[in-house]
Amino acid sequence: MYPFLKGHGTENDFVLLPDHDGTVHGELAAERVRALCDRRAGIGGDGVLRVIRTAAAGDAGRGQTVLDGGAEWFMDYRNSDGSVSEMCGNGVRVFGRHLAEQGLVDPAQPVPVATRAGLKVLTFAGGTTDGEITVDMGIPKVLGETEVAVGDRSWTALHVDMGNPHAVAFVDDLGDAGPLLEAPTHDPAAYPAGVNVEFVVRRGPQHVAMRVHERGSGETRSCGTGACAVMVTTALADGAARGTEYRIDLPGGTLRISWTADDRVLMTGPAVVVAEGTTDL
Ligand SMILES: N[C@@H](CCC[C@H](N)C(=O)O)C(=O)O
Repeated sequence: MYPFLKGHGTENDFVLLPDHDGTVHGELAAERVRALCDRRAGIGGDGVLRVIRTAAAGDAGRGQTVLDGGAEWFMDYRNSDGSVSEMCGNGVRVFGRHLAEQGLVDPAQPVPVATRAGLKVLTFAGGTTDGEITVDMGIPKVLGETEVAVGDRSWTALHVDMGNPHAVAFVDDLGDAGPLLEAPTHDPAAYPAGVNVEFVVRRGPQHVAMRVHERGSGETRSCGTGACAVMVTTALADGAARGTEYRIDLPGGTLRISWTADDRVLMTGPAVVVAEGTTDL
């Protein structure tokens, strides 16, 4: 038996696995991740967040204690199909919430978290464990136009890298992409390791709504990195001044995102831990 917790950020849900010194799960097999994320036979989740000290994370932590100025904790994120991703925007807020609730970090101070996409710094509203969390998601890379398709419908999309890959397509209606039971088709040359695809409609000034099909997890109720990619795409389309805040509605809730004058994307939203226990999965 080993400990787990369950949490979500705007209903993008995760199984958290405390493994502070890397002695509980070893390499963390893909089969175990799939079993934990199974919504009928397991705990259920869009992904797994292993909570491990950067010093214990080996190559996965990429020596970020040295490179990034001392993040004690590494977010080892896995998609529900067992695949590894570089980054999870909702996950990193849930990860920070857990660390704060357990007294492992001080929410009155900025909290650095190492990820495969580099260091992310979390700020807790009011300096307390229970408010919204803002994440400095770093500098987006805008990599040009591409195309995505579902069945016989296709859309021009913008390739935005938020540490992980995204294709953002404006659609007339969020229903246009259909039930999204299969991954949208995409250009494998642009996305050799797969892609997260966002479908977006406008709701008002600085206000959009989106759906997402996530690489490795299927359609989810929210994607933090995806919402950031959507914000960047919309701000570019609007010619918005840096610092303008956008409201991004997702099926599971709302995120507030801005793109600063020094080119960094800041994402603010909720995160909760809802259960904890032990499992032998
Ligand atoms: N839901 C996440 C993104 C998780 C990783 C993604 N599926 C990928 O493979 O890149 C988020 O909130 O950012």
